Amino acid sequence: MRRPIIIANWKMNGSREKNTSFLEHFLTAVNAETCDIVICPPLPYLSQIQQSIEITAINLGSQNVCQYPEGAYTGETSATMLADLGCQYCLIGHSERRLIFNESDKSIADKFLLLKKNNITPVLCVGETLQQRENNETEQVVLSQIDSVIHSVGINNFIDSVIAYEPVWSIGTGLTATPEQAQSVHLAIRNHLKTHNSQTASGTRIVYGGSVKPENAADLFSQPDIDGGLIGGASLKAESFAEICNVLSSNAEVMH
Ligand SMILES: O=C[C@H](O)COP(=O)(O)O
Repeated sequence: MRRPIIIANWKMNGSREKNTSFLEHFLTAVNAETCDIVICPPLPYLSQIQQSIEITAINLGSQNVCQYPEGAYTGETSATMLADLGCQYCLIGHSERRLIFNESDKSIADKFLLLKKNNITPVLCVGETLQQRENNETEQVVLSQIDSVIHSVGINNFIDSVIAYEPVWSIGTGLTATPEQAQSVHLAIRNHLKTHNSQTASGTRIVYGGSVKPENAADLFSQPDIDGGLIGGASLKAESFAEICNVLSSNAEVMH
C-alpha cells in the first residue's frame, strides 16, 4: 500500500508574519495521521518553517535546486545545502520552471540525481499544455518527460521518488481535470513504469496537481492511482490546506 502524500507549493508567496500565522492555524486544523504532509515554502523561509515544524510530523520541501553541485553558481542553492537545512523533498521540473525559466529535461535529470545523492526525495512534475491535450498528445508528452529522467539516472535511482501529474492548463486556472481524466493519465504513468520495473510501478506515489480545492479533493483522491496532491493556491490558506489534508487522510483510512 502506498502512503498518501500531500504537498503544499507556496510558490513565490509568504512573509515571516504570514508564515507564522499559517502554521499556527494549520497545526490546529490538520488531523491527517495517515498521510505524509510536505510544505515547500520559498527558499528564504526554509529555516523559519523548519524550526516551526521540527516537533511535528510535517516534512520540509524545496521548490527548486541547482543542477550543479557546490561552486561558482551565483544565486543558486545546492542539494547539499537543502539537505543541511532539513529538506526531505524537492520539486523539480514544475511547469513554471520549464516554461518561464526554460528548464531542460537534461537539467531536470541532473537535479534529480543530485537530490538522490543527498537523500532528498525528488518530486518530478510532468504535464501537458492545453494544445498538447487537444492534439491527443497528453500521454506521449508526460511519458517522455518521465523517460528522459529515467534514461538519464537509471531506474534504480528512480525508486522512491514521487511523480506529480499537473496538466499545465489546470494550474492556477480553476479548471481542474476531472477525476476520470486525471486517473487515466495516472494509470498510463503507472503502466508505463511497469515496463521499466514492476516494483517501481507499484511503489511510486503519483500525485495530482492543478486547481485542487477542498470541494474537489475527495473525488480526485478516491481514484485508485491518485496517491495525493500537489497544491498551489489552496495551500496558501491554512484552513483550506488542512481540509484537503484531512480529506486525503480520511480517504486513506477508508481504503485500509
Ligand atoms: O504546484 C502546484 C501546482 O502548480 C498547482 O497550483 P494550483 O493549485 O494553484 O492550481
